[in-house]
This record gives sequence, C-alpha cells and structure tokens, in this order.
Amino acid sequence: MRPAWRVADVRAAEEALMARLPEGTLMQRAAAGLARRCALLLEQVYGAHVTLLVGAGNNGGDALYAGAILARRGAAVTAVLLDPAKAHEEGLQALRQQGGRTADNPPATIDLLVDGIVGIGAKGGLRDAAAAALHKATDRGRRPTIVAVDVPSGVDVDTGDVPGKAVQADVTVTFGCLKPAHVVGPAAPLAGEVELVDIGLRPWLRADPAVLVPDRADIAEALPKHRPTDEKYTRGVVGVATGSKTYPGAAILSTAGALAGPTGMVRYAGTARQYVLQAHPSVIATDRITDAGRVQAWVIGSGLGTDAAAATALRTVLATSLPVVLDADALNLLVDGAMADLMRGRNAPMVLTPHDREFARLAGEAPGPDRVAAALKLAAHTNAVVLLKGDRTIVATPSGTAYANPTGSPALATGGTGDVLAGLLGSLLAGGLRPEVAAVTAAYLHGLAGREAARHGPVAAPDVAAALRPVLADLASPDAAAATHK
Ligand SMILES: NC(=O)C1=CN([C@@H]2O[C@H](COP(=O)(O)OP(=O)(O)OC[C@H]3O[C@@H](n4cnc5c(N)ncnc54)[C@H](O)[C@@H]3O)[C@@H](O)[C@H]2O)[C@@H](O)CC1
Ligand SMILES: Nc1ncnc2c1ncn2[C@@H]1O[C@H](COP(=O)(O)OP(=O)(O)O)[C@@H](O)[C@H]1O
Ligand SMILES: [K+]
Repeated sequence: MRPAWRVADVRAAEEALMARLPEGTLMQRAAAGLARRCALLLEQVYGAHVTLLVGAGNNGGDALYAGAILARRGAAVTAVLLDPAKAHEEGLQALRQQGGRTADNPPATIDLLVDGIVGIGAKGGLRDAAAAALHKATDRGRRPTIVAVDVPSGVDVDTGDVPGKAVQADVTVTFGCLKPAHVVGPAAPLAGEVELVDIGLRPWLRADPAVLVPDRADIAEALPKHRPTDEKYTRGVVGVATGSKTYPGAAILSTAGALAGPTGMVRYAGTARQYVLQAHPSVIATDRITDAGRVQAWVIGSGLGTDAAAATALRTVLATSLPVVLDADALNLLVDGAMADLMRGRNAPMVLTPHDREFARLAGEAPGPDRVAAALKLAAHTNAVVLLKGDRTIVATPSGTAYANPTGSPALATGGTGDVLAGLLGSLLAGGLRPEVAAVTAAYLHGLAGREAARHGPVAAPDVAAALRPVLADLASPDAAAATHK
C-alpha cells in the first residue's frame, strides 16, 4: 500500500526532521529531485527553454533552486515571479548566479514549464495573477510539458477537491510522501504521473496516513489461491439476490461479476431466474432466498426494485449472520430507517456500494469536496465498510481507515458496470476476504477490467465482466507479486 498524508502531518514531520538538519537541506533535496526529473523530461538540457512559474512561498523556492541546477547545465531558464517582493530570495539568487533571468511574462518559447506557484500552503483555486500567467504560458500552438512542484497548483491538497482554476500537469514531483490530492478526487488526474522524491521524511510521519493506495502486489497477495485439495464448497459459495422482472439485466451482470470471482459456486435467488440461467448455465438458481441453500456471503440490491418483495428479500439477507454486499436498491431501501434495527443487530460484515446519488440519499447529504471524510463518516455511522464509487473509488472502514483505488477508468461510466462490481465483491467476501480487503480488491480489479475492455473499443457492462478473466490471469502470473502498479 502506498500511504498519503495530510498537510498538517507533513508539516509536523518536516519540522521534526528540519530541527536536526542544517537550514535549507530539505529544500536542496527537493530541488535536486525536481531538477533530475526535469532533465529526464528534456531531450537535452543544454539549450532547452525552461520557464518557472514562481509563487510567494517555498514551493516557488523549490522551483527556483531546480531552475538554478538546470541553468548550470546550460538550459535557458526564465522565472516568472507572481509576487516579486515575496519570491524566495536565496532561490532567486541561486538562479541568477547560474545565468537564469526573470521576466514579467512567459517567453515565446517554452519546452518545459515548472509549476512552482503554490504547494502545501495552498488556499482555494489559482488566484487571478497565477491563472493569467499559466494561461499565457500554456495557451499556445505547442503546449509545453508541465511539471508540477509537489502538487498541481490550485488543488485542495488535503481533500483532492478542485475548487477553481488549477494546473493540469504531465508530471508531479512530490517530496517526502504522497498527499491526498495525488490520489483522490478530481485533483488526482491533474497530477499526471506522480514521482515521489525521498527527502528523509518517512520516519517522522505519524503511523496512520490519511489514505492508502493499493498496488498490484497487494491485490495479487489478497486474492485467494486455489489449493489442490479444493472442491467447489471449500472455495466458498456466493448468493446473489439482484435483478427483477423489470431489470433482469442487473441479475445477469451481477452474477457475471460473481462468476469471475474466486468462489466455487454462484447461487441466484430472485425473479430474474430464467434470464440468469440462460446467460450463465453454471449458476444454481431459485426464486426465493430462503430456498437458495447455503452460501458464505450475499450480494443484494442491483436492479432489485424497492417494492414489498424487495424489502422482504433485504430483511431476510440482513437477518443472516453472513457477510453482505448492499448495492443500489438495497441502499435505497435503507433510507427510511426501517432496516436500522436489523443493521445494528448484525455482527457479520456489511459493505455498502453507493454512487454519489445513493450516498446522498443514505447520508442525507452529498459526499461533498472531502470524499474520504464523507465515506469514513458514513462507514462509522452504519458500522459498515463503504465503497464510494467514482473515478477514484474510496473504501472506508468503520474503524477509520480509508483507501483510494488507482485503477479507475472513465470507460466504466456506463450503465450496469456497478452490478458487475457488486457481484465480484460478493464473491471475494464469500471467498473469505475481510470486507475492506474484498472491497479494495474488487474496485482495483474492476478498474483494470474497465481499462482492458476499453482496449477493444467502446465498453458496455458485459465487456467489463468478460475482461475480469484476463485481468485475473495476468495478476496470477508469477511475477505479479513483485510488480507494482503504476
Ligand atoms: N517545509 C519544508 O520543509 C519543505 C517544503 N518544501 C516546499 O515548500 C512548499 C510549502 O511551502 P510554503 O509553506 O511556503 O507554502 P506554498 O509555497 O505552498 O504557498 C504559500 C504561498 O502561496 C500563496 N498561495 C496560497 N494559495 C494560493 C492560490 N490558490 N493561488 C496562488 N497563490 C496561492 C500564498 O500567498 C503563500 O504566500 C511545499 O509544497 C514544497 O514545495 C520543500 O522544499 C521540501 C521541504
Ligand atoms: N468517470 C469515471 N471514472 C472511473 N470510474 C467510473 C467513472 N464513472 C463511474 N465509474 C465506475 O463505474 C461504476 C458505475 O457503477 P454504478 O454507478 O453503480 O452504475 P450502474 O448502477 O449503472 O451499474 C462504479 O464502479 C464507478 O466507480
Ligand atoms: K505547485
């Protein structure tokens, strides 16, 4: 897992570390890492045109020192100072000593643009002067490569919100640790590729990061492994109570997701039984949950409807002592509080899988700009793991741990992909994974499947279910455990 910390924690760690080092050491480390990456991005440093957008704080200082290093290697470096009176003085001196210059406006030629406008000191979206300079530097025939210093300027570092204008970077070079804006919310895609430069901060950061990002090796390790002694029941059986006469497709898609998971058998209970059997002959299907036979986890809700029969089905499932995935209409059925006692009385794990509108109905308010905090709050309130869907799906536990999925793909923004996710998640739960591990694993695999499906053209939900197989095969390959997802 790759951890990310909030600004206050970064500042506390920096303070503790800086107290033991000569002044300026951290900034030198940061600038060296930044300059190294900039040099790699330029085909040739000598003669390259580098422009620095320099704000009033230490973020601008990093840019100026990195600019000095590049200027020493022969780059033509121009610093545009957004607040000349407050620009980092020593950094500016260093740049000038190496032949760098300052200008009021970005020059005509820019190969590489360094965004040193603002870092972890950011408040709100880009201010007008910064936005204007950025516009002048980027709104041109050939857009320069943009490297953000620490974070793309204009984002909310702690939440990943983008409250106004912000930089869209190709690469972000960050220092000491990841911050939430690199991995959650609309800020995450603005960071481009994120490189973490070690400045020695890690030992000084508190033990509990704000959010964890799984990588490929985590997922490969979490997946249940087949044993030679396995038979279908030892691998777990997942029960799927989804779909309806009106929405039989949801039943087909959620069972498709479940069939791609690690369990040895999928049982289906509901009124779309005939459709499910036609699509998936290996499913054991009944009309009612009470007739379904033994399972190790239930998935309920996708396309279920909210009528009396659906409410009865949900009550039946909640009354079991089995892990449960509550999706779509199951979440809508929770809104009026009629199931609250049943929910409170449960000891077995529950995973709620809302998208934003379901979340808003359930929590009484939209997730808002701090998606991690919102998911954690709902998880604590419901005593369930919450998987809040979106570009960077969040998984939050009642005990306060949050994860952000790195694999999402806009290809998944199409009807029915959530049903596939719910089925897969149920299978992972029935396969014995802890609820938060199952949720993180399902979101990760689902995202990869969306990407895999998109390689072959426009994506529909059945393509995502089908793509889970090659994705899982790839993860199960021997080198998967050692590899890290980028
Ligand atoms: N503290 C440390 O030990 C280290 C800090 N480093 C750098 O220092 C940065 C933090 O520096 P600071 O605390 O000086 O803060 P910043 O440089 O991030 O920002 C402070 C300045 O930005 C302006 N500003 C705030 N919001 C803005 C907005 N929306 N639009 C335009 N301007 C805005 C403010 O007027 C303020 O003067 C880090 O992000 C990192 O780049 C690195 O050098 C590594 C070491
Ligand atoms: N822009 C996006 N980028 C990445 N993933 C997305 C995006 N939009 C939606 N998704 C994913 O697609 C799935 C949609 O699920 P859901 O909203 O329940 O749709 P449905 O009910 O039609 O199945 C979720 O897993 C969500 O995280
Ligand atoms: K920046």
